[in-house]
Amino acid sequence: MNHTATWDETAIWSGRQTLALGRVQLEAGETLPEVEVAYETFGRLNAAKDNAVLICHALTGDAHAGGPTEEPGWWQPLIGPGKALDPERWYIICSNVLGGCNGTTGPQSPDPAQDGRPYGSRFPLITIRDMVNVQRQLVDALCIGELALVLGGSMGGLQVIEWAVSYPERVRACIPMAASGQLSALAIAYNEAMRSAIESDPAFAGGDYYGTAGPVNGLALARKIGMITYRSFSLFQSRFGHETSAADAPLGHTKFQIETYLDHQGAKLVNRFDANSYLRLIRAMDLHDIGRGRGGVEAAIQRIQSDLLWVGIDSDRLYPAEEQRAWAERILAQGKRALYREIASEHGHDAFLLEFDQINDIIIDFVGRVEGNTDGR
Ligand SMILES: CC(=O)SCCNC(=O)CCNC(=O)[C@H](O)C(C)(C)COP(=O)(O)OP(=O)(O)OC[C@H]1O[C@@H](n2cnc3c(N)ncnc32)[C@H](O)[C@@H]1OP(=O)(O)O
Ligand SMILES: N[C@@H](CCO)C(=O)O
Repeated sequence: MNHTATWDETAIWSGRQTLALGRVQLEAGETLPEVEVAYETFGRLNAAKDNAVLICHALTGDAHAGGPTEEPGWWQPLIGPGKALDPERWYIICSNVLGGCNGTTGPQSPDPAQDGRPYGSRFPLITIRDMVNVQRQLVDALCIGELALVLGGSMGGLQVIEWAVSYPERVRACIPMAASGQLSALAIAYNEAMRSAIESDPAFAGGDYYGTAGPVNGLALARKIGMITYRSFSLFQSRFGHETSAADAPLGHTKFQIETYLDHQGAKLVNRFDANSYLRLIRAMDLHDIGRGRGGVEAAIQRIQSDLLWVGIDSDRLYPAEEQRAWAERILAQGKRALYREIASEHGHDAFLLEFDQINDIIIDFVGRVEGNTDGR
């Protein structure tokens, strides 16, 4: 899909920027000596510096949420005049996460301690808190004190709630979507299956595969597993049902449409993502727990100062709607300003990347409530 600009994006889009942060201390104890963060911005920071919005991306996303490029950004339809993320009003920032493979320091990056060879297996364990710490340093460098809004889905949503707890005085409003405050056993289980798929590929070579094709089969299999969790029963059923690629093929050569679809999705990811990054990011998700080191989840929730809107998806099998509602209620029960909204969709978990009309309306409504100083309940 190509993207045709319908407004003058170029004038207010930063393009890909990179900021050198230097040494970054990680939650698990190690340090990364030379961290760089890749980011893109839309709009202008106003004189009061109170119009900054931070978008946090999901597992295989990147800093390109939108922009006047041939390849559309992953939240392109939400960004534009009159849209929820209107660059004429907001200064919108999106950065690639720590550990990623799209510009920010990750396992593919040169390791200064190894003559600039890629980190590979030596890239340290990172957490969602580390990702948020790097974003906070970027926000500092952009001279922003308080963020008007922090939002994102899935792994992006984990970052959003971590922001609200780690830096409560710096978040005015936040919207975690299809996320959690502590990763569920089911989500860890799928991550474990994906991890096994990558690590059991002989081409993984313990993570030191750069210079070779790498664990393409393992990464493709991991994506297939992931895709099954990102979509719903009814979507798969209505799109693929029991259809095969060739109706007259002998039974022993049957290939179902859902099988070729998963093959395609696996192959597509291998072309744009690094297996080591995939492993580091899913481990960071597993370890996500806003209560760690803070006296538990309830004590962590007590730290939140922002208005919060938790968004669930009715067909999400990975972060089920009942879990999403429960997180909103748990935060509300601590006396916080928390709302819950649900996206109605056949798309499953990935609806936060697809149901743009609903997401647009949900954001606009929430921002209006926050600005109207309603109590948000
Ligand atoms: C390429 C990039 O850089 S993407 C931008 C960065 N990535 C992100 O931000 C990650 C978030 N994005 C995503 O996860 C995805 O892009 C989503 C969820 C938004 C959309 O997923 P998609 O894969 O585009 O949608 P969908 O499930 O409809 O699959 C369509 C693809 O399956 C193919 N397909 C559909 N049915 C079949 C089938 N039976 N057999 C084989 N292939 C099939 C289509 O031809 C299409 O292929 P294409 O993507 O090469 O054009
Ligand atoms: N499908 C999205 C969401 C996964 O949680 C991605 O690949 O990033």
